[in-house]
Parts: sequence; C-alpha cells; structure tokens
Amino acid sequence: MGTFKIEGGHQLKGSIQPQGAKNEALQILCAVLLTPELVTINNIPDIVDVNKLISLLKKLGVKVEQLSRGTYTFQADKLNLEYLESDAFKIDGRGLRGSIMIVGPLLARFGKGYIPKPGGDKIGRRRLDTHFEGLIKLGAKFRYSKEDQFYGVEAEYLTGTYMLLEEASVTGTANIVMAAVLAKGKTTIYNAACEPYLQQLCKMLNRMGAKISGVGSNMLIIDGVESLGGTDHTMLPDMIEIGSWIGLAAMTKSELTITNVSWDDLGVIPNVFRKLGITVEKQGDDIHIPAHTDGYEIQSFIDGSILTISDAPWPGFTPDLLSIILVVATQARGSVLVHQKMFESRLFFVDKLIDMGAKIILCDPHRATVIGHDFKSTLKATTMTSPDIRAGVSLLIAALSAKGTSTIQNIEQIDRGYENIDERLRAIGARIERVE
Ligand SMILES: CC(=O)N[C@H]1[C@@H](OP(=O)(O)OP(=O)(O)OC[C@H]2O[C@@H](n3ccc(=O)[nH]c3=O)[C@H](O)[C@@H]2O)O[C@H](CO)[C@@H](O)[C@@H]1O
Ligand SMILES: C=C(OP(=O)(O)O)C(=O)O
Repeated sequence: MGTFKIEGGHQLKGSIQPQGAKNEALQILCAVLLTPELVTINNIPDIVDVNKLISLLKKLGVKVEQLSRGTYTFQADKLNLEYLESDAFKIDGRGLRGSIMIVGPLLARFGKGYIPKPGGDKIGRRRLDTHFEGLIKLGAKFRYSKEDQFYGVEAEYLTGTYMLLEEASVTGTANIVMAAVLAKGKTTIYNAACEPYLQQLCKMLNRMGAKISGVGSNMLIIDGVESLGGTDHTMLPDMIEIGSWIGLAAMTKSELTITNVSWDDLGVIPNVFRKLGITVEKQGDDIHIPAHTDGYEIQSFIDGSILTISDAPWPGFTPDLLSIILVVATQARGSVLVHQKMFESRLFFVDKLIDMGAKIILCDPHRATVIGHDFKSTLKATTMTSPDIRAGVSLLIAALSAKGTSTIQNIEQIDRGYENIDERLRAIGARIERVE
C-alpha cells in the first residue's frame, strides 16, 4: 500500500498543466472497439485506471502502439473474443468503473458484450440499470449471473428506437450511444447525459462516420450506419483536476496559474468556487488564482440564508468536486452546506478532517455543514487513509495546508486518476514524498 508523506504549511507558486481527462479517456478508449480501422488518440493521461483499460483492450486483441507521451494508436481489426469468457477478464473487468463501456461497442459490432460487475470508487450504490435497459430497448437479450455478478447482452442485430432514460447516467449514455451508432434505423435518447466528455465522444463518433445530432443537449438523435472508420482525437483537460488545483491554491494561500483549461467546457465550476469567495481569474485560456493572503469569504444566498452547494447532472455541478469544495470551505470565512445528492457514501471522510480540527457537522450521509476557520486556526497534521479518489485528493489538500507532517495511505486511489501527482506538486513547491 503506497503512502505520501506531506510537510504542510508552505505556500506554493507557479503554473500547473491539467492532464487529459480521466473520465473522457475511459469513454474514448472503449470507442476504438467500434471500428477495424486505426484510431489515434492524443492527451491520454498516464493514470492507473486508463492504463488498466488499455491493458484490457490489448488482451481483447486490440493492437496498441504508443507513439509518444500521451499519444497512442489503436486498431481493433482482429479481436480475441474468447478473452471475454476467461477468468482473467473477470479480474481485469472488475478493476475499474470505465470497463463497463466496452459492452455497448462489443454488442453493436460483434453481437455480444459481457462484463463482470465493474469496480471504481466505493462511494455508494452504483447501479447499471440505465445501461442495460437501454441496450435491451435496442433489442439485446440480457442475462445476469448473480453468483459471479457477471452481466451479458447478446443480439444478432440492434434496432433503433425511442427511449427515455430513467436517469441521465454518464457512462450509461455513452454505452447506449456506442451501441446505437451501429443499430438499424433511428434511435432517440431523451434524458441523455450531456457533459463535455460525452460531447467529445459524440463528436469523435461523428468523425468516424456516425450520425448523431443534438450533441450537448439531453436529446440525442442517432441515425444508425453500417460501419465506422478511423479518426484522430484529442482529450480535453481534466475538469476535476482543474477544480482540485483551484481548491489547492486557495487553501494554501498560493498564487497558481492553471494552464490551457478549455474555459468553455468548465460550465459552472469556476462560479461555484467564486461562491466560496475564491478569486478565479480568466487569463486567455488559463485560470489564475491570486494568493488569498486575506482568506476568502463564503457568499450567502440573495435572501441572506446559508449557501448550499450541491451536485446535479451536467450542466449542474459535478459530484466529483464536492469533496474538494468541502475541504476548501474548512478555512473560509462563513458557513456552507454541502449536499451530495448522487452518492450516499462520499462524505464519510469528513471524520478525518474533523480529527484535523475542521468544524464540520455531518448531518446525514448526504449533507455536511462546514463552519470555516478563516485561517484563525490551522488544521493539524495527521495520518489518514484515502477512501476514494476525490476524498484522497481533498485529504492531500488538507495535509498541504496543515502544520506539520501528515501521512496519507492507500494512495493507489489517488493514482487512479491523477498523473504523477507528487512530482507535479513538487514542481510548484509542495513538500510531498512517495514512500512505499
Ligand atoms: C468513469 C466515469 O465517468 N465516472 C463518472 C460517472 O460515473 P457513472 O456514469 O457511473 O455515474 P452515473 O452518471 O451513472 O450516476 C452517478 C450516480 O448518480 C445518480 N444519478 C445519476 C443521474 C441522475 O440524473 N440522477 C442521479 O441520482 C446515480 O443513481 C448514481 O448513483 O459519472 C458520475 C456522475 O457525474 C461521476 O461521479 C463519475 O466520476
Ligand atoms: C467516482 C469517480 O470515478 P469512477 O467512476 O471511476 O469510480 C471519479 O472520477 O471521481
């Protein structure tokens, strides 16, 4: 189990370039299964989850070549579909959440898609109903083995249809879109997720020859085509990483520039941090955070009531940044209610922040009230374990702002989604060491 040792209480300075987006990469990599032709992908982050998916694709028979840092070619011309029935696949498929998105492309192109219950963060129940209900609507037969927790869909061919999704699931929409592009006829997906990564997927599929309209809205209309060809695709910067660095800058009173953030794809993210009183400046396509020497003050609602920050499907605020908001609020001037609506086990890490001296009341599994210290009292260094990827980074930010040396265990959770985080943080002045 890897560990970070962090000496906190130091100001950071400089610029940091966000990595390619983890959650986009997982969708895009699965889409290479839709064509026998060559697909080149740029800005692929070198993180555990993505590398696991690339390794799974290789075992499935995809030819993978790394051309340079972050750039790979993929060719799925001859696949080894027996791998899907192997014990190795049961282990590999469980290793990450994103593997679920191989099902739609495999079903569409080869008539069968299997997957063991996928992994990912233990942050509450993570249903797959939307995925499979959508694929069944396209004509697939579904089977599930309770014993192995193994899912399968099969169909000779898929037929386009109208569907209203029960919820705007991100990976669910991606899976259904990737199946529908090769279905016969027209598919309409209403209540589709519409976040930028899904838009990126749709744009990539259209470049490959798919006919998807409504991209960016919650109604996607897809005219099925016979086959898809190769393409070139470049991943967006990771918006969750960008939000993490905004929080890091404020909490450590550091001046930081986050470069090439693709502002147009950040939605409400900069404004939500502004509501905490953080100055988020737009400089071209960079974000500049000045040093918050005098702290930052949480705004109230117009009627004077306490601010609530909650998550919602895009274009609402992403649930993946609420843990960061929570930690940053512990040093703000004022109070805020953080309401995590989507996941029921993502706020329990506040116990660790409370141990460090933060003033937080966990009202119930979904809601926490934070009363900021306004830097009048610093957090105390401690030893902690990273329960999930975003809580892990939040604890890391807390440790960088705390006085003394903290230890974070189980950093595999952080490495799952943040590329070379210790080296990149050292480059802006953080004192962080990786100890095995
Ligand atoms: C690999 C990947 O891309 N993972 C992301 C993806 O996960 P993933 O695609 O698994 O998440 P979903 O969008 O399916 O849903 C997440 C949770 O929110 C609930 N839900 C969802 C939609 C909705 O309208 N109402 C609602 O309550 C679901 O029941 C579920 O518990 O999207 C999540 C929501 O942005 C992010 O946290 C994950 O980082
Ligand atoms: C919850 C997350 O990831 P995953 O869906 O891969 O568990 C995340 O990226 O915050």
